[in-house]
Amino acid sequence: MSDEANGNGGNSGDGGNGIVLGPNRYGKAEVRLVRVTRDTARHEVDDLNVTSQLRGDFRAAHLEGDNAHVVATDTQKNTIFAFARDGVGAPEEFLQRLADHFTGEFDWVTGGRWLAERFAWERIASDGEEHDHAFVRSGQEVRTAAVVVDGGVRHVLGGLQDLTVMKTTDSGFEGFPRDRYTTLQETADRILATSVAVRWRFAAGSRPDYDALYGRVRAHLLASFAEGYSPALQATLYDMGRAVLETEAELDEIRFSMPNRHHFAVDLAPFGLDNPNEVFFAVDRPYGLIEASVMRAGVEPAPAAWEGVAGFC
Ligand SMILES: O=c1[nH]c(=O)c2[nH]c(=O)[nH]c2[nH]1
Repeated sequence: MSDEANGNGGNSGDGGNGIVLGPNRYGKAEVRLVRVTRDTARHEVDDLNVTSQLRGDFRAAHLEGDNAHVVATDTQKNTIFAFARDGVGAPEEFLQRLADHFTGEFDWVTGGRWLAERFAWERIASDGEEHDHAFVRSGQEVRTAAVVVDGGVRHVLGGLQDLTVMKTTDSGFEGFPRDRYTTLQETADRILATSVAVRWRFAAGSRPDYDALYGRVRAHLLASFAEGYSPALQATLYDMGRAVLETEAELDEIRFSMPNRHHFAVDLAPFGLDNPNEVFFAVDRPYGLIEASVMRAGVEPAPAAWEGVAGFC
C-alpha cells in the first residue's frame, strides 16, 4: 500500500503529518483448546480458552503495510495447539511457555500478553465409581490466568471467576449514612450472595506449584466467606484477601470484583403473613458492585500487570 493510500502522507508516520502510531498489540483471541491425555484408560481433560497477543516493533506493518515482522495470528493459534501436544499443565506454566517462545524466537517481539480461562470437568460418578472418560462440567467456576511481559519484566496473575456463594445469615448492613434519598432499612440479618471474581498477582520471580496454590486460595476464599459475621461485603472482601495473603507468601496482591446479589425479604403483611427472613426476592439488577485490591504492605504496585485486565479497579 502506498503512503498516500494508507494515510501517512508520504513519510514514516512519525510526525510528518502530525499523526503517529501509539501503543499496539495483536494476536489471536479465544483459542478454544481441549487436550485429552489418554496414555492410560483413565483419561484427563484440559479445556482452555487461550489468548496470545504480541508487543514489539510492528511499526512497518502499520505504517508501510510491510508484514515482515508480523507473526501471523494464525501462527500464534497453531503454536498454542502445538505446545499443547506436550501437555498443558497449570495455565500459568502454559502461558509462560508461550511467552518464552514468542519473545525468544522473534527479536522484535519485546513482550505481550497471554491469557487463559480454564474450565473444570469432573468425572461422572455412578454407583460410587468415577468414570474413566466421562465428565461433567463442574459448576460455573472458571479459573483464569494472565502473563504480561514488558521488556525484562514479567507479571503472572492467577484467578477465578463465577464462583457463586451465598450465606443465609451472619450478614448485615448497618450504620450507613442516611439522607433524603435513603430508603434502605438497616438489618443485622440478611442473605449475602455474590459471584466471586478475583485475580492474584505472584511476587516477581516466584514459581510455585500453581495448581496446588489455586486449590488453597479457593479454599481460603470460601472459608473466610463462610466464617464469622459480615457487616458488609466490603469487610468480607477484605477478610478474604487478608486470609489469602496471610497464608500465601508467593502472592503480593489480590484484587476482587464482587457483585452484591441482593435478596430482599418480601413484605407478606398484605397477605396477613409474617416473614421471619424466610421469603426473599432475588434481584438480578441493579446490583452492588464491590471492588478492591488487597496488597502486602511495602510491595511495589504493578500497574502494567493489570493493564487491559478488564473488570478490576
Ligand atoms: O454490603 C453492602 N455494601 C454496600 O455498600 C451496600 N449498599 C447497599 O445498598 N447495600 C449494601 N451492602
